[in-house]
Amino acid sequence: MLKAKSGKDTLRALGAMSGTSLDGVDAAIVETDGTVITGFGAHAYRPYTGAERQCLTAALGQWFGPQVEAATDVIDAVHQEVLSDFPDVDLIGFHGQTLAHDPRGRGTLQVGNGAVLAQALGVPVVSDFRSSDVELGGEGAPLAPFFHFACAKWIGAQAPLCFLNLGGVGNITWVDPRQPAPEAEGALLAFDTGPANAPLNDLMRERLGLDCDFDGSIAMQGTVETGALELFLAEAYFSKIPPKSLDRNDFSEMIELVRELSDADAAATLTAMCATGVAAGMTHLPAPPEKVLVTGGGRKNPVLMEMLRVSLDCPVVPVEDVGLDGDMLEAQAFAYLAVRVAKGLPTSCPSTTGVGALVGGGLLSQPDGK
Ligand SMILES: Nc1ncnc2c1ncn2[C@@H]1O[C@H](COP(=O)(O)OP(=O)(O)OP(=O)(O)O)[C@@H](O)[C@H]1O
Ligand SMILES: CC(=O)N[C@H]1[C@@H]2OC[C@@H](O2)[C@@H](O)[C@@H]1O[C@H](C)C(=O)O
Repeated sequence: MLKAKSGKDTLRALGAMSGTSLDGVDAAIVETDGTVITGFGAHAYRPYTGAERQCLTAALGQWFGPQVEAATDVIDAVHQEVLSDFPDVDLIGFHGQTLAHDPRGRGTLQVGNGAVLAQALGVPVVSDFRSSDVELGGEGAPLAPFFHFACAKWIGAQAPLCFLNLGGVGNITWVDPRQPAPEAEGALLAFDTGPANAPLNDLMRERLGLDCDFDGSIAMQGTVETGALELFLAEAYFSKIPPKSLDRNDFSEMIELVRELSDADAAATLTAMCATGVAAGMTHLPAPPEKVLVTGGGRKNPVLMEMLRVSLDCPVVPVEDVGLDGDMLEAQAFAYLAVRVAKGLPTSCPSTTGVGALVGGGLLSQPDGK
């Protein structure tokens, strides 16, 4: 059993996430015994350079070969750089970068070498969080729900609520904080809601050379094309019963639905598609949530937030409203999950990934290679 440097049961874990938006690496400290969060600590963000992002983008959708190797080198080098700045760390949770995700087919691939990182930083590292869940028949995603359960306890929630993460892909976790543990029957339901920012970012880059529709300034000037929205909603994914998950580019053909529209109308319509996917997802929840706490970069887009407020039947607020950090929640999740893996606790269950049993997914690498 991994021991904290302090000798206590609580570990100081550092989590790192490179998400589907390919914007950079988030890193954050969480103090936890693997069940209860006792504190949040320092954090950092390192954006990718243009060349690094190009290298990662070129490898998306690939399972092996020189582009995957080049992407792995970028992930390893940038993580070593970012994570070496944190002192007194007991354990690292290294998500790496998802390059391909096909849980019912070829599996799931997160690149980033945990053993190399452990050796370079002299700290035990948990990596490859998703593979064992997929091998046991699960979706391998989303994995943040067990952490969301701990967050719900940490904020003192007394009624079911949702965490909605709007990164490249959207994912929602319905949590009943009255349950004793995340794996308890009725404690969690989680799934990917649909595409979030990825198609909009791709459109902005393709047409305007921008990284994203910053503050929704383009969509704000446009009108939603309802015909395109209806075609999008007719996709079988939205009526599929969860758990279910997506790859970043599963909906990349969405851009075709807005191809003929002006920049503003296309941006408004892609933004509406994200909100509509979430609204469709709400119909699958076991009970209405008290509120939806929004995390991830999409919460900074006022057009998207307004569309969500109009479409959902409950308050929709950024996670900052309850004292959490929406830029760091995913990095914190992998810090928390790393401690669970090190302590032999589960990180997913039937209601979060559809896996048949409880799974504690992740590979623990020691700095001495043992
Ligand atoms: N001010 C803003 N206005 C509009 N959109 C924004 C703003 N800030 C961030 N975003 C969007 O949020 C995205 C980044 O979100 P986030 O960091 O949550 O993604 P991620 O962690 O890569 O994704 P995932 O959760 O899918 O792994 C950006 O690419 C952009 O599309
Ligand atoms: C396969 C994969 O990397 N999935 C990511 C992606 O990004 C958002 C959504 O799709 C979610 O399912 C997941 O990430 C979050 C952190 C999760 O596992 O909870």
